[in-house]
This record gives sequence, structure tokens and C-alpha cells, in this order.
Amino acid sequence: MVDIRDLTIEYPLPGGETVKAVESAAAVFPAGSISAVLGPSGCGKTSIIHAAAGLLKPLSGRITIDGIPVSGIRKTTSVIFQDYGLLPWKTVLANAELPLTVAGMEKSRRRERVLPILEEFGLWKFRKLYPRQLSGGMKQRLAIARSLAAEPDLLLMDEPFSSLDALTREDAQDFLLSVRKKRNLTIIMVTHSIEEAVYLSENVFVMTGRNPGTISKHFAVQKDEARDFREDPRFQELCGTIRHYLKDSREENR
Ligand SMILES: Nc1ncnc2c1ncn2[C@@H]1O[C@H](COP(=O)(O)OP(=O)(O)OP(=O)(O)O)[C@@H](O)[C@H]1O
Repeated sequence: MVDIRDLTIEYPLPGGETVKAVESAAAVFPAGSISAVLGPSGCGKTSIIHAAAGLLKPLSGRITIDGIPVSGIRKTTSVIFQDYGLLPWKTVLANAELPLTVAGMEKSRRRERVLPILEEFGLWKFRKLYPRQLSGGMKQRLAIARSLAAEPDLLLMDEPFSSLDALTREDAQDFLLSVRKKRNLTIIMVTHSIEEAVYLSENVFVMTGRNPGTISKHFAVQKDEARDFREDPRFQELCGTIRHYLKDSREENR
């Protein structure tokens, strides 16, 4: 479980000024589930993800993971950034192995760990190619494969599907659900897309406001695993409710 309490994040500006990105944000992201942090541009979504990853130190408040305060980078947290961060000069296999290489794991153990993941992700036969030779969807899968190589218990994803076309994006979303089903993994993802948040997650945390933004609303998503949730009237209804909520808060903040 990731517990965020009273989180305030500021950035320094040139000349000694500061800008407040997030103020008094609070949320509980349950273990083993997918949660979405949804909100308009600039409301502080990435800042919260970076703080949870231990990449930035909040001004105040605290974040705990399974009861332990986050005080820096944590071995079992993986982060997928918007641009995937693949190294263009390394092959698919070398990219997938990267966290293990950096951790000093020897080659035979790395292969043992990574090759089955590439197989599962349909990337095994492309293991000798370079990122530029892959489609957007394949790069995205490689980024997830790499993040799982480190066997994380927490996966943080910042707009992971934003550069994919509509249908590839839906495939990638279904792929993420299938990957998660096989693993005991807590996933927190940032997205601008209401439909993506509702489709993928069990909990949607909506952020509103800007400089500072905060988490202003939580929606629990009830879904029936047996049917395609995109076709379910509850899916459309919840997307509509969240859309209205975001529109109303935008008017209030004007
Ligand atoms: N490195 C930085 N230095 C100064 N200010 C920053 C920095 N990063 C973010 N900010 C400020 O914090 C606010 C929130 O930024 P953040 O990237 O967390 O928002 P976001 O909701 O993820 O935006 P987007 O959806 O556009 O990626 C921005 O409005 C910006 O003013």
C-alpha cells in the first residue's frame, strides 16, 4: 500500500523564488491494485509520481510504502516515464536487462531472468533489434518488460500510453491488465485520459487546481472481470461523472 499524506511539493525557481506544484495531497493506493492519478496538464501528477519514486523530496507531508517512509530511490519500485527512456544504442535484450546490468548482476543470471519476460511479451524474436526498429506498441512493451526485470512490487507509470494511436493504446491497456494478473504488483499510473483511468484502475484519484494542484476526489471503480468493461454501461456512466466533475472544478478555478 502506498499512503500519501498532506503532501506539498515546491520547486525552486531562478532568483530564489519557488513555485508550489502540489499542496496537501492525500491518497491511499491499495496494494496489488491499479490506481490512476487523473487530471489536467500542470496539476502536479508527475510531481506526485516523482515524489513516490523517491526522485524528489517533498516540502512537507509523507509518503509510505507498506508502512516504510520513502526517503530516496527504492530497489523494488520501477518507474516508466512518458518517453520510455530506452537507450537507442542498446538492443532490445540489453535494454530489457539494463536495471540488472546496473545492479551488477552477472550475464547468465540476467538472461535467465529477462528472456522469459521477452518471450511473454512477444519480444523474444526481436531481441537483437534496436529501439528505432520497433513500433510504438513494441517500445511500450519493452519499457514494461524492462521495468519488470527488476521484479518490482510497485510500478509507477507516467502517461505510459500517450504516444500510441487509439487502437494500439487499447491493446497496450489490455496487455498491462494481463501482465498485472500474473503478478502481485501495485501499479500507480498517471493519465490525462478519463477512459483510460476508468478502464484500467480500481481507484481513480482526480487532481484539480494548478500551482498548486491537489487530489480533490476519489472514485472507486466497480467492474465485472467477465465482460469487456468498455462496453459496460457503468463504464460510460463513471466516465461521464468524472468528466462533469473535472469541468465543474475547471470553472471554479477560473
Ligand atoms: N522542474 C520544475 N521546475 C519548476 N517548476 C516545475 C518543475 N516541474 C514542474 N513544475 C511546476 O509544477 C507544476 C506541476 O507540474 P507536473 O509536471 O507535476 O504536472 P502534471 O500534472 O504532470 O502536468 P502534465 O500533465 O502536463 O505532464 C507545473 O505547473 C509547473 O509549474
